[in-house]
Amino acid sequence: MKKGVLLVNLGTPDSPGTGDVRKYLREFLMDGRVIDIPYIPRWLLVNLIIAPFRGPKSAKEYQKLWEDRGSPLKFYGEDLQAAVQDQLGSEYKVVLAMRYQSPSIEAGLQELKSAKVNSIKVIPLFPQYASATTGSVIEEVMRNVGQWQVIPKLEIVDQFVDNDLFLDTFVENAQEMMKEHDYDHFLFSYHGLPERQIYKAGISKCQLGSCCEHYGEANKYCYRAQCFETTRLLADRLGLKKEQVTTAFQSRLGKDPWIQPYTEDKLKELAEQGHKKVLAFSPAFVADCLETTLEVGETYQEEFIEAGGERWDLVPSLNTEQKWIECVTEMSRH
Ligand SMILES: C=CC1=C(C)c2cc3[nH]c(cc4nc(cc5[nH]c(cc1n2)c(C)c5CCC(=O)O)C(CCC(=O)O)=C4C)c(C)c3C=C
Ligand SMILES: [Fe+2]
Ligand SMILES: [Fe+2]
Repeated sequence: MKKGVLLVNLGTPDSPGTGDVRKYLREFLMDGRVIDIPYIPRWLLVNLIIAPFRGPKSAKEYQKLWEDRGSPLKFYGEDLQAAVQDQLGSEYKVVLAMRYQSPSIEAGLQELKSAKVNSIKVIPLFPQYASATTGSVIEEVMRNVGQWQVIPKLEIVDQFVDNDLFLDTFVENAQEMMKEHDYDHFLFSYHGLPERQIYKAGISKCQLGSCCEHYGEANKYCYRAQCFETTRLLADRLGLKKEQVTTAFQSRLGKDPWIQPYTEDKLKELAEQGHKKVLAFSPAFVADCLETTLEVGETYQEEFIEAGGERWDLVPSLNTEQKWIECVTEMSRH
């Protein structure tokens, strides 16, 4: 019997047309782990405000991002799946799924079932655990396999912030950039989360302050602490000094407070302090997507230059780097 591997990323629209983008936003944002408010207000917010108004704006962004092969988040996922399958050989069946849109987790699990696997390793492709991402993937996997007559043995990789191969891939990509330019500051920008999602996780009474700079068993699943830990591990490997490094959070949606500091504030502060050349990292994502290429790579670059900076570069994402393929291959073995 084969061993199954289910790689899962967030998801992306089927096309960059407004209709498909709205459909994607509706499915994504109606997930109660993503917008964690009661169903009726969530439905009204998503269907009457976000999808109609944000849909066309997001579609324009997706049109800029789109390549011949489609959305990078998806085609890099497909390339990763093929490479990991190749590494693991016929003893394993490796499948890619997306939490939202296609290919669905349900279809991915059916593919594994048809291949008669007797165990499944689930790898949500999010380095840090958050209920909105990894938690949602796990819930959807359990909802599906829970209906099977024979429930396979399941193993879940719930975070991999301290995985050496994951860290080393980012380090090598950064070192390539650092050979070319003498950066005077290093900004690590992570996807943000509403503050209440950290409090709701109830982890060691997180105060959303300096507590998150210490990482250990007690706050292992605090998303904010995992982000600070990712920065620390990458900065140590790159030999950066504490004062050269900033951790910040991007992509706030709505009026509720999200975890701070916000990247937009920090980049202006850096420019005001006289920093001229910033190297930006996006280590909450393992492939190019809207949040890396456009938000960090373009929007923040423009804002930094406008604020007086001279150079802002983004460390390339992991995409199909050989070390990253090795990393996922190692995580897949069971
Ligand atoms: C309440 C809203 C959101 C939460 C919470 C959230 C958490 C979260 N998301 C990612 C990863 C990705 N998000 C992406 C896009 C994206 N995220 C939100 C909202 C929330 N995310 C929106 C509205 C969008 C779409 C952006 C737009 O339409 O302008 C993506 C990119 C997908 C792509 O196709 O490129 C990723 C990846 C994480 C890791 C996370 C929590 C930690
Ligand atoms: Fe998001
Ligand atoms: Fe904390």
